[in-house]
Amino acid sequence: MDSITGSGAPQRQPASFVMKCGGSTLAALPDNFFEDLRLLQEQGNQPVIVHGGGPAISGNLERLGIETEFVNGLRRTTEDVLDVVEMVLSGSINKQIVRRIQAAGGRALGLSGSDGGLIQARPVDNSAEVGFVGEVTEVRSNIISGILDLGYMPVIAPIGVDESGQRYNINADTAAGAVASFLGAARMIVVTDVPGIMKDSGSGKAVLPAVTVQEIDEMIASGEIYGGMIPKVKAAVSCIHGQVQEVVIVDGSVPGILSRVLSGEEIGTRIVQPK
Ligand SMILES: Nc1ncnc2c1ncn2[C@@H]1O[C@H](COP(=O)(O)OP(=O)(O)O)[C@@H](O)[C@H]1O
Ligand SMILES: CC(=O)N[C@@H](CCC(=O)OP(=O)(O)O)C(=O)O
Repeated sequence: MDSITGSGAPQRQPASFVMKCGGSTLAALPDNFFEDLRLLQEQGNQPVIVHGGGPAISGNLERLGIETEFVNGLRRTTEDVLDVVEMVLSGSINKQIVRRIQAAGGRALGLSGSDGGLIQARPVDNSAEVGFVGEVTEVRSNIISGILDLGYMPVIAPIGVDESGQRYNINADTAAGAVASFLGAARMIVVTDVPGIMKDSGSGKAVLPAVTVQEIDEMIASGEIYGGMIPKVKAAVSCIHGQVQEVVIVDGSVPGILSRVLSGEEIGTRIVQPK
């Protein structure tokens, strides 16, 4: 992606990238994170944001006295749970992110995957167990391109719809990976609450600078990758093909993290296309 200018200094080309922001880190993201996004937008980059909000959904369900549980990382989603998921993701969280980008001087437009039929979905294979949880069948990327052409960064809540109008709760990592694939973005940056994929090397846990698909499979099998990291690596593996060249998992609290990733700095964990 980098090119060399006549002065010898590496010059980064503006790029489109998908940034997934997890619920684990959203509330803690500093103002400088959103200022960095604004700067990237000003420089001609085209960020596309897909967000989660798992902890806020759980908090609201608890307040309403609605039981919630996860089956292999997916929230069991009844019609009552779906109401809360949609309210929290497409309502409060989506608008909070848009407001924070705007407060930093950026241009953002929030929408849910059900708006314009942006994220088309069907029930996951184990829907008898998990209810209204969806997998993505198509992302209408022309809607995203249209918003980018207007000069705004799309901020997308991971709700899907099918042809009959049924809504689905979609894991945010899965939704972000599908958006990156259908859009043909060069990169997906997964912003979370840990500095990358960690592995115990004997002398303590350290961040792996890069992992292969095979290492990911081994780490899932051994239990070294567990919980919320599983949908991230699975989404990464399924979207790194074609134009999506790498997925980078990083900690959102590190100052200037997005610019640093885009400038090629070795930070976080990179998952790259198999050779
Ligand atoms: N090998 C690993 N390295 C780092 N974090 C891991 C690993 N395996 C599991 N995790 C867990 O994954 C979590 C991130 O997933 P999650 O809490 O779902 O975040 P988000 O809300 O950003 O999607 C980390 O906080 C950590 O507890
Ligand atoms: C099906 C499913 O589990 N959907 C997730 C959607 C939100 C999400 O994925 O948020 P994070 O990125 O913060 O985990 C949920 O209901 O919590």
